[in-house]
Amino acid sequence: TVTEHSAVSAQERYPTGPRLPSSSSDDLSPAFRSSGVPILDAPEEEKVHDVSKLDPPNRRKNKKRILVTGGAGFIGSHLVDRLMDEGNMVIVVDSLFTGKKSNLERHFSNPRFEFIRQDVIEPLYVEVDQIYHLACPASPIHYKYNPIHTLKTSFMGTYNMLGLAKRTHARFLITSTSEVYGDPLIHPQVEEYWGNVNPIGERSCYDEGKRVAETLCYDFKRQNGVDIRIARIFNTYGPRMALNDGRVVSNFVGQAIRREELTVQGTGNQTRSFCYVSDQVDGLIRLMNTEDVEGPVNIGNPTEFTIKELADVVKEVVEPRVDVTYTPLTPDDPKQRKPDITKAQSKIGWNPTVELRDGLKLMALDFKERIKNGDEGW
Ligand SMILES: O=c1ccn([C@@H]2O[C@H](COP(=O)(O)OP(=O)(O)O[C@H]3OC[C@@H](O)[C@H](O)[C@H]3O)[C@@H](O)[C@H]2O)c(=O)[nH]1
Repeated sequence: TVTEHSAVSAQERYPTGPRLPSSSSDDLSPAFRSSGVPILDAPEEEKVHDVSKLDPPNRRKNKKRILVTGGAGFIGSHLVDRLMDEGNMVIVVDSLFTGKKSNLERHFSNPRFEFIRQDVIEPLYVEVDQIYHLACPASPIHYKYNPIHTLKTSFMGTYNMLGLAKRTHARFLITSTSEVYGDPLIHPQVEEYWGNVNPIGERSCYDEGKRVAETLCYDFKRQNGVDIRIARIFNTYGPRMALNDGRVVSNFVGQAIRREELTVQGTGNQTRSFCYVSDQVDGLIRLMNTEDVEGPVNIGNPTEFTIKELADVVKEVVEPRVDVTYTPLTPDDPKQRKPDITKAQSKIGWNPTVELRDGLKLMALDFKERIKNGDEGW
């Protein structure tokens, strides 16, 4: 029963809340007194309609609704495989500019999977718990093809997806890039390094686009409290890279299988560090699901190779009977690149595990099959 005493203390507790009957409990109808229904409304703060405090309908316990932008692409589709295997509901948004529906073929009949063909420069209205924002052309030949669209993708695409994260209270992870370090003046690259980027060059649409995307993430975090994660991805390779992708590993592996010359650009003394795609995806998932990670995190394999050395490894693993030819270097090509992964190791417990030779063998199997089947582009 409700006593005068409890009514007074509740009134004090909720001074701006609903008015309570000022009379004693004797004034309440007998029906109310015996019903046990509390006479207090919920306190004001609990009345606010905050979806993040509710259990959404249509959802399996402990499984998440996850949006992957760029999910039909190379890294995106491997990420989708992992998230689907874990039993989550996955929505992929992809414009198919560089992604391929065939990368997701195995999931199309699964009721937990949904594909939306849409460019992220258009707003999107879905309800999700996590957003992996990968959508953006990543190969230099693709991002330079329509640089204005690349910039729109990085700015407007990230803006739209951060707006979605803000509305739905979803955690948001963006795949940024080692290219934010530009042609780096410190080596290996640590996350604290601000980079050496040409703001008006041919690569700037990607480098500066990703830099402003990182800025947007931090402004949504500071201004709106959006829970963000930034992965700075270093060169990644593996099965499902497009055969016409134009990046060095896919070019060399495709050329070796077709017995064409391997096209080394410049002197071949520039360096890169190559991360196998399953390691990369593992790093992204760990970063997304670790609490309280402050600032960007490098995800890449720190074993560094010159491009000439890479050509030698591809010859050894895929096809020794090919030659190397030298072609001109593209403008602003970074001279050296290697991630410092101390932060990934200590904050998210991540370490790459796949050696270049092993990864190349797996990639060559996939490329051989696709070349045999004539599956070279879309
Ligand atoms: O056929 C080729 C292609 C490329 N290269 C050289 O190989 C190096 C790597 O070039 P890639 O095109 O593979 O990739 P880049 O390292 O220049 O850029 C990449 O950086 C990291 C990611 O964010 C992106 O995937 C991409 O922008 C460059 O020095 C390039 O000149 C060749 O020698 N031959």
